[in-house]
Amino acid sequence: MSDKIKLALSAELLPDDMKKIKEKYDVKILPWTGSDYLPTKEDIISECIDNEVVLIYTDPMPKECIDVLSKNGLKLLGCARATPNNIDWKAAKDNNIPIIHAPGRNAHTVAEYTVGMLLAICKRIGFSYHGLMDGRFLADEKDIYDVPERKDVIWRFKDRENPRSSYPWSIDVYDRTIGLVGLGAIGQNVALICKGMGMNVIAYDPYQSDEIFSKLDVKKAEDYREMLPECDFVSVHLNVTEDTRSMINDEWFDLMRIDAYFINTARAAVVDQKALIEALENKKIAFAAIDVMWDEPAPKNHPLLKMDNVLITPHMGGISSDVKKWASQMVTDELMRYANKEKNIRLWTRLE
Ligand SMILES: NC(=O)c1ccc[n+]([C@@H]2O[C@H](COP(=O)([O-])OP(=O)(O)OC[C@H]3O[C@@H](n4cnc5c(N)ncnc54)[C@H](O)[C@@H]3O)[C@@H](O)[C@H]2O)c1
Ligand SMILES: O=C(O)[C@H](O)[C@H](O)COP(=O)(O)O
Repeated sequence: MSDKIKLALSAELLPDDMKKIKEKYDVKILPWTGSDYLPTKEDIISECIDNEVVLIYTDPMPKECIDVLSKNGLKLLGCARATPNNIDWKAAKDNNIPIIHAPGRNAHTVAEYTVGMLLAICKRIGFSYHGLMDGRFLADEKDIYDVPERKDVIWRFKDRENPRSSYPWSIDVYDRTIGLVGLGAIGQNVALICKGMGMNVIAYDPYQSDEIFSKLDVKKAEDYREMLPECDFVSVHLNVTEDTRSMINDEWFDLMRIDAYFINTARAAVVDQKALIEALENKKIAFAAIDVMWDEPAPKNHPLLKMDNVLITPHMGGISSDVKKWASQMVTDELMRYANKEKNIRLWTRLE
């Protein structure tokens, strides 16, 4: 009889990782792996029973299954996602089944995307592209949001064809200040990239250690009220909790500068929808770039989809072809630690 640990698997792993795992585990690939089939509770129980470890991706792991599997050999659950919301965490806790996961598996992916959005709006990339497709070489006035009250700070492009008219043109991020709301896995990666571009980075995250702030050379804002007026850009990287739900409200937009750009690649739930719409309609802030909406997909008549000073994408920030690779490496590391009976296994702690 094999002394390998029995593992039932529906997460897709890299061949090299699989090879490593097979040295320690007797692997059973679940029949629905890589397909769109949503397994029933009966499927899950009958296929996973008698396995010590079950590692899934997005398929469900409800209480009924955990209750039965934990009485039939299950000792560890795993999920190749950052936030395994598909596992009934309470049932796992009640049955003393720890959960391994892939924390921050796409943190740098979302960070790259955030900075991509920042650069897209600063350099007017989308607006200029659409202008060009509409037959204009230089963007028309209506394509670009103007801040009449801040002619002093908004650089304007001289149109050689018509020297008396001028257009607000792109701005540089170099030497400008970004305020990060939340300095967790994604916020830290955004800070790193922004520092590399010569930006000043401030962050508001009362729960983050001083060590992380100093390691990244990020200025710590004790109070968001002090940080917001200083920022050219404000980028949100909060996780959703009871405290952060609708946290970015009227007060925040009132404190931001009228030439400030607001970016949200976190979750729409952390922003008060009405407050953001009003802030953009009433030009309390200059621009918004958002990857996440309150209802997804957003209804076609949503006011934000009709505004010139908004760049919206359909929750794309965390999806890149490389993400599965990072997740595979992370969960493989955890499985090897488990097999080697190491103590430093990173377990999922549900924060929401
Ligand atoms: N757009 C996408 O496709 C995409 C992809 C992945 C993650 N996300 C979202 O990005 C967000 C950030 O993810 P993460 O992995 O960096 O999370 P994280 O948990 O690592 O970081 C969140 C940070 O917010 C801080 N925070 C919590 N409450 C706060 C408060 N009241 N005030 C200030 N700071 C507070 C925490 O201390 C933590 O450092 C999450 O909402 C996540 O769902 C979006
Ligand atoms: O917005 C998000 O959080 C993204 O959809 C993200 O990619 C989900 O991450 P997961 O928990 O699936 O790793």
